[in-house]
Amino acid sequence: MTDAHTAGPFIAAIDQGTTSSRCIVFDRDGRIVSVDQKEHEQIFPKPGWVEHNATEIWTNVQEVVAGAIEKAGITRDDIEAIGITNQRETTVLWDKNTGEPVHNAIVWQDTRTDGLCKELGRNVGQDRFRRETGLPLASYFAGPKARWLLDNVDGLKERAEAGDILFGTMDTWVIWNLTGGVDGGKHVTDVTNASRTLLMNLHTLQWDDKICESIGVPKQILPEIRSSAEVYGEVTGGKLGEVLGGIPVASALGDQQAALFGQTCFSEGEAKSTYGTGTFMLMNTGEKIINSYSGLLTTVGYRIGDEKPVYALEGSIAVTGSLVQWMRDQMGLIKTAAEIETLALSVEDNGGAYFVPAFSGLFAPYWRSDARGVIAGLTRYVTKAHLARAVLEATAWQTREITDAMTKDSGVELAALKVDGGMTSNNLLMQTLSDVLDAPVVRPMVAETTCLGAAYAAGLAVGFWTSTDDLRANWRRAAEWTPHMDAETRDREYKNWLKAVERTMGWIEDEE
Ligand SMILES: Nc1ncnc2c1ncn2[C@@H]1O[C@H](COP(=O)(O)OP(=O)(O)O)[C@@H](O)[C@H]1O
Ligand SMILES: O=P(O)(O)OC[C@H](O)CO
Repeated sequence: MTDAHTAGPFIAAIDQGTTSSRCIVFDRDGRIVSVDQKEHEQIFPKPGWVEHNATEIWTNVQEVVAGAIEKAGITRDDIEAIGITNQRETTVLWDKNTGEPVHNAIVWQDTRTDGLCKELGRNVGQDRFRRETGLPLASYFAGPKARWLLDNVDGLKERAEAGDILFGTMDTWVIWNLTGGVDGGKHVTDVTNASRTLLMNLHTLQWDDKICESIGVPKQILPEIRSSAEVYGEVTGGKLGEVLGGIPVASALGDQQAALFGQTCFSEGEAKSTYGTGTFMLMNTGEKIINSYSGLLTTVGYRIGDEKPVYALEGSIAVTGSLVQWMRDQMGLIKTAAEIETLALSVEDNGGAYFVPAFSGLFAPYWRSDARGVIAGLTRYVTKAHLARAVLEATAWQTREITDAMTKDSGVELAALKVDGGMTSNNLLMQTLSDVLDAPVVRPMVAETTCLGAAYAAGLAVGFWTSTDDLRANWRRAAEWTPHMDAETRDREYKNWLKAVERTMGWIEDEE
């Protein structure tokens, strides 16, 4: 419900995430007025494969938007714009005449295109992809997922050639549905999402003809690439047409770029790290496209309207919060995610155990799809509480590897790390993070920075906020952790962690 402090008008933001979809309504000070959220099914058809039902996701999106509006006790007249942020890379293809997806969406964690990426590497070469798109050839990205669908769904190539099929990451899917679907929905994406496909040229910010051809994705199925903050259309589609008809859909950013925006990292050298299903650290590099030599990605940070694009370096970690979920759901060692902290605090240290969760291979800085998870250092002494510690430490050490790579590539020493995401409610993890980074870790008052970033971008697009300076003023520190670990312990533990990482490599043989 709104209160005396939260007079309208408001901006709504949809976060279509990996595990759930949520909608948050914000006021002009960037404060949360209401939230609604719904989880969707995680579908694991084979080891390494992860899918989502895009129709279920669209139904959930409509429900949470209507839910958040109802909880806020407001109507469409109180809302100036709606923004979108989304899990990136997850790929859906659908029939533009029926609005039906042709297959489940293939999720960013899915490794089924490993073989295809290796083949492309042999035929076309890794360097060209890195140079033009800023990305290594890896199953993580959307382009190869689209090619897999075209190759594996009966008759799809012919339907695509006939112009009946549309491609989208989840921003595109949600915007197309929001703005009318089969009745004239806008088929668009923003530069940040497009920069995760392996199909967009980072220098021109357009689909790259030669790369699309070598991956085997016809350009006619691709959406138009637009900025992250502009009006793409108005809400007209689905159940939401009745609730929100006419509201401008005014932003789209991949969730990690949205968090960079929501953390107000608007200056070169500012960085944030988001701790959710996976963990993603992004550093604003301004107008510079920095080629990484240390296993980071070069990506678009954001682009406001027709302003110059802002680029970023990114360290992507595939498995962090999902390791906690695995301890809960697959191992049954905890009942809730929060319990991992209580369990870990029941012992002094990791008892000599190190857990490298290479469930989808290893992302940054290694990009090794042949790696698989390892628990190293096991003895009879180790209990489930030690493993709980090792699980939390895995997130901290993986972050340390990324910050080392960021410093090498950008020359910027980390003064402090701004954090957000579901895992940041874990105090032990935040303290461990500060210890292993040997730097302060800072959490803002509004930890929902992903939605906040999308709301900020939408608000800028419609003049609700006038400049990024307005937004900076909204950022407030809620908590800070400072390092307590001595250098000797830190160095010894880091060495052990790196030894455990080595043991994950080469598990999957080429022919598997
Ligand atoms: N107290 C906690 N300690 C450790 N991990 C947690 C805690 N609370 C939530 N998580 C993890 O955080 C993740 C959810 O965070 P969230 O930011 O909502 O993720 P996403 O946006 O990726 O869906 C889950 O993977 C969950 O296991
Ligand atoms: O939905 P999240 O928060 O797990 O984010 C997923 C990332 O966008 C994957 O690149």
